[in-house]
Amino acid sequence: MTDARHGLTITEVRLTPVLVADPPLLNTQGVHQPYIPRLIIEVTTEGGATGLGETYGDTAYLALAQPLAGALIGRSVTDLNGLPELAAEVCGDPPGATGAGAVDVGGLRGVRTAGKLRLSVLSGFEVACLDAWGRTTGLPVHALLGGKVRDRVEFSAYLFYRWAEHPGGRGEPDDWGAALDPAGVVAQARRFADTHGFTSFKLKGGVFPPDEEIAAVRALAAEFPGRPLRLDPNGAWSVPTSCRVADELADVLEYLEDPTSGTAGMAEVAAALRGARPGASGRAGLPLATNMCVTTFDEIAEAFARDAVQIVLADHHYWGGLRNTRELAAVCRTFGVGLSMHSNTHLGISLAAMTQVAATVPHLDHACDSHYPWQTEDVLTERIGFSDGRVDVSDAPGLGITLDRDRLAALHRRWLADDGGLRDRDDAAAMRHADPGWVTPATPRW
Ligand SMILES: O=C([O-])C(=O)C[C@H](O)[C@@H](O)C(=O)[O-]
Ligand SMILES: [Mg+2]
Repeated sequence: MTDARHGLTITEVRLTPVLVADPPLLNTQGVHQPYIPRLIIEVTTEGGATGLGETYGDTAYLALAQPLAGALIGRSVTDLNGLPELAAEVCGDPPGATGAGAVDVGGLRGVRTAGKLRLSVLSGFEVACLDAWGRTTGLPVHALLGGKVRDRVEFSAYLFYRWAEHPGGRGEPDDWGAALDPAGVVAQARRFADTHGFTSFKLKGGVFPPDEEIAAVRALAAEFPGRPLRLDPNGAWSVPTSCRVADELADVLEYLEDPTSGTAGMAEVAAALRGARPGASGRAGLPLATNMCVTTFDEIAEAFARDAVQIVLADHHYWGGLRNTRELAAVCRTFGVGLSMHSNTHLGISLAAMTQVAATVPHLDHACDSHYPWQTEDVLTERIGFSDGRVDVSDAPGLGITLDRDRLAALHRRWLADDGGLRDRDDAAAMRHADPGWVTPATPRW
């Protein structure tokens, strides 16, 4: 559908892959690369508005984004319900998609299927279209989604075990120092709390044997009594280990995130946790959250029927956009499942999009995750700030952000200069710079 009457017809789509500095953050698969690929999408309309979107920038995503960009010319930015069909038509099957049960090596985001890759790409276009539509009409994106129900969105501090620097001095230096034990984790949390006002804390686990991570969470609980805490080992533990950690930390955790891999294992852990608390209803035990076993609409039925997860971490990138995130929220609400938000390395465009959609979801009962405080580089003229751990919901047209073309060009030049070694995020390959024999650990790791 074109929309010439309102100047909403798309006349140009620009794709700019970039490499963004990322600190040496550890997870169960390895360590973050010194630079991580992202794709910046600009959609320009006949009326002269340019909307911004952002998504994964790895080569498999770029391969899908190119045909989709071409196919959007001449369509309206309002034609969002047609995007999935268009993507299916023009994108074909992406390279690198794998079947059920496969795990995405870079992002720890569950299965990597052709459909999910397409959704991850089209979400960036959807956001850019909404931004252009909002800029044209003078409305914020949240208004196009039905309106905000809150003025500020709460985020949690995303704590990582980390090294002081990347192996071999690669990447951009920072002054965080290493965090490899409970004291380091607490110091990191304290700095996040003092700088951004965060009052809830998530520790990325699956890095050290569970007892060390239990000690780190206990240290956080001692430093921040009564504050919501989460631990996420990205499916690294067996069912018995998951149950043991849950029992040891049940009094201080808000939720336990993806302790074990797969819906069946999560269901076993959830059932055991309910059983461990006599008289507890399905929701009364320590809740389990996921961004790994419920990552597509197809995965919902089994997980909810088995009561495998009590909280889903939405991510508009791989769920297919802001409107699909709201659909996911509605399904969760229907089944009494809670909602929170997952994050991967991202820039300000995605943070703005996350904030806009989060503002419209009534039952977002938990602070959202965001990697953004770790990102020292951005493509915006002004960084988005956190105060009291919250981001103000912009009421300016579209996403309420401005692209810094010089910054974008500089980060794109870095991508162009790369020999290909960093264009696909691979945390295990990054780890091999420190430990040449490293391979992605099999799960369960403990
Ligand atoms: O499980 C999660 O929360 C994530 O997948 C978030 C990130 O991918 C995180 O694990 C990372 O970047 O190392
Ligand atoms: Mg997670």
